Amino acid sequence: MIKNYYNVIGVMSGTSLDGIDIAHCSFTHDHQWNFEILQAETYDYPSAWVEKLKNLVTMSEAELLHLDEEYTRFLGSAIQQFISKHKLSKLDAVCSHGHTALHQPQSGLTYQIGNLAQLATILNETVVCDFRVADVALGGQGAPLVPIGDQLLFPQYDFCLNFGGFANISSEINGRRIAYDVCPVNIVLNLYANKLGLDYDDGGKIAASGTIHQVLLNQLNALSFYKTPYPKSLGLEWVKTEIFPLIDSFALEGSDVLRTFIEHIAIQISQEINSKIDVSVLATGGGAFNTFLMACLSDKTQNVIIIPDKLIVNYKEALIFAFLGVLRLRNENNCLSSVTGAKMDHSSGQIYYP
Ligand SMILES: Nc1ncnc2c1ncn2[C@@H]1O[C@H](COP(=O)(O)OP(=O)(O)OP(=O)(O)O)[C@@H](O)[C@H]1O
Ligand SMILES: CC(=O)N[C@H]1[C@@H]2OC[C@@H](O2)[C@@H](O)[C@@H]1O[C@H](C)C(=O)O
Repeated sequence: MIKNYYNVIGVMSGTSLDGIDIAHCSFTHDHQWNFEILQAETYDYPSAWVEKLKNLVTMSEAELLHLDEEYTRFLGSAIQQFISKHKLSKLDAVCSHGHTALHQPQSGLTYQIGNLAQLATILNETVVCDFRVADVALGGQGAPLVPIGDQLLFPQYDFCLNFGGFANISSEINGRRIAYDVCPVNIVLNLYANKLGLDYDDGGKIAASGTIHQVLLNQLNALSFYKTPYPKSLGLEWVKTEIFPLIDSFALEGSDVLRTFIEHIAIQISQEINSKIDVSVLATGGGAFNTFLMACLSDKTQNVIIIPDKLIVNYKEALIFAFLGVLRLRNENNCLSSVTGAKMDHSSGQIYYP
């Protein structure tokens, strides 16, 4: 008989290199899926690891393989600490994304470090990992993978928005899940906050004190990416060529840059969510704590923006990788071809036993 209760750990390392998100989660399945995040923590990267992870793209294959082994041990020790601290037992699996080292789906390549079989031996637990490789082999983008979790764990929301380095959105159109990147968020806001000596603009307070520069705003909104139909995604390279030089050409005060960029984000996101009327919108990711950004967005829509419990804001991606692992254990589809463009929906991920 197929199980209907799962006790698992989800592990995610995102683009901002702030740390390893680990979430202990339970899932039950009757007519629909229910979840709970029981405990969650972020293990900050020591600065030496931040530097190593920043330089992955420039490494030779041999260096990368060596680092993969080192990172797998480092990840294993963080997960082990979490298991010991919370006295966890009887886990069905540890479901881990690893950290993206290379992602060139057009060339059939995606590589997440930390996904070696030895992780199962280190932890003495079943490990489910390497979730992106099969999708790329099937001609897909290997990303985003979170939308199946939006569909099955958060069905009450018409849109799921995540405000990380970039904002991405997922929703259902005619019974098919679609998802794509909307615009840059913290990757830009943080850089201009850094120039003012801050890690980030807490609550958007500095932005709130600035003035919108209308010409810059118009030029940001006119960028061709915004007219491109989905599926589409954004990367750091695009920000470096299209956004930073444009903003810098105006030589504005930092507060005015932040104010103008917040307006730009609010306009781009509101255009997406206003395609449906009187619906609910889930907002997660660190940018959901930017209260000024959330207020500017609310001003431009009749739809209700819901910021959930902090655990969900911070750990939704770790939760969903835990869930992808559960679906893999059940041999059920966890990658949606409507989102990634793969030849078919499929059940992705390697399972390693201790
Ligand atoms: N109180 C706050 N006020 C404003 N911004 C905040 C606040 N708290 C967090 N942030 C922003 O959220 C960022 C972290 O977001 P998050 O952890 O979702 O990123 P990430 O998971 O690395 O992104 P991605 O999903 O793109 O991989 C911080 O760098 C900061 O810009
Ligand atoms: C290749 C890769 O690691 N992509 C990440 C990255 O970080 C954010 C965005 O780019 C998203 O496409 C994806 O992660 C999320 C969790 C996803 O797959 O849904």
